[in-house]
Amino acid sequence: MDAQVKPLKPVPSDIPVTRPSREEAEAAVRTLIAWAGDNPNREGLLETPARVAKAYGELFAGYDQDAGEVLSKTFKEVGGYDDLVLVKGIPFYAHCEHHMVPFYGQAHIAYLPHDGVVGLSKLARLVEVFARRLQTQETMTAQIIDAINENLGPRGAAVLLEAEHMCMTMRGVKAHDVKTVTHRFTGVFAEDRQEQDRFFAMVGHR
Ligand SMILES: Nc1nc2c(ncn2[C@@H]2O[C@H](COP(=O)(O)OP(=O)(O)OP(=O)(O)O)[C@@H](O)[C@H]2O)c(=O)[nH]1
Ligand SMILES: [Zn+2]
Repeated sequence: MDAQVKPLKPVPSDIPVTRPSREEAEAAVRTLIAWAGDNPNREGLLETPARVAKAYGELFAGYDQDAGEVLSKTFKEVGGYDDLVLVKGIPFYAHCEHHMVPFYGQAHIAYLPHDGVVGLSKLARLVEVFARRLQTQETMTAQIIDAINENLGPRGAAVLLEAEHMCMTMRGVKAHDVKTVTHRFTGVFAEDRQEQDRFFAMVGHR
């Protein structure tokens, strides 16, 4: 995010949001530091608002990225291979939209190619597009599989996310070592129980 004021993509409620200036973002961080009970003018915190604004550019980079662009290039020369492609254990760090606290874990993505395959790294990049936003794990799961279907038109797709939500571990209910698992199947995976079992077995969820 730079100092330039630029419009954000419409939020789900379709209320257009204008991005504040860098100065406004830094002032908001100073307010939160004071709200936490510290003095934003003490030496150790003087540069913190600037660092936080810069870090947000990285942590929330997904708002400036487009899933369609990430999946735009496919390869057709794969020796006729048309069976399941699974990329498992893709690490991700997201922030929950309720508390703006991290949740993190792994994504497993599989699809049955229809007309060519996508570069494997692009599936990890796709996860980043949606993880680097304010999220719920359910929304993120749905967004990933929707993007795969819209852009690759596979015979089937499967996405499973397992994550630890820090808003549940370091605050609130303080339930440690709790993992949340979400998954979604489309196409052949939704219709065929055996394909689901094969996917679960391959990602280690029996
Ligand atoms: N379904 C879903 N819930 C989430 C996710 N991330 C956080 N939450 C939950 O969102 C809920 C928000 O509940 P609220 O009662 O509005 O807020 P709260 O008082 O801070 O809730 P507690 O966390 O129970 O203290 C909590 O139950 C969180 O565990 C997510 O990705 N998916
Ligand atoms: Zn939360």
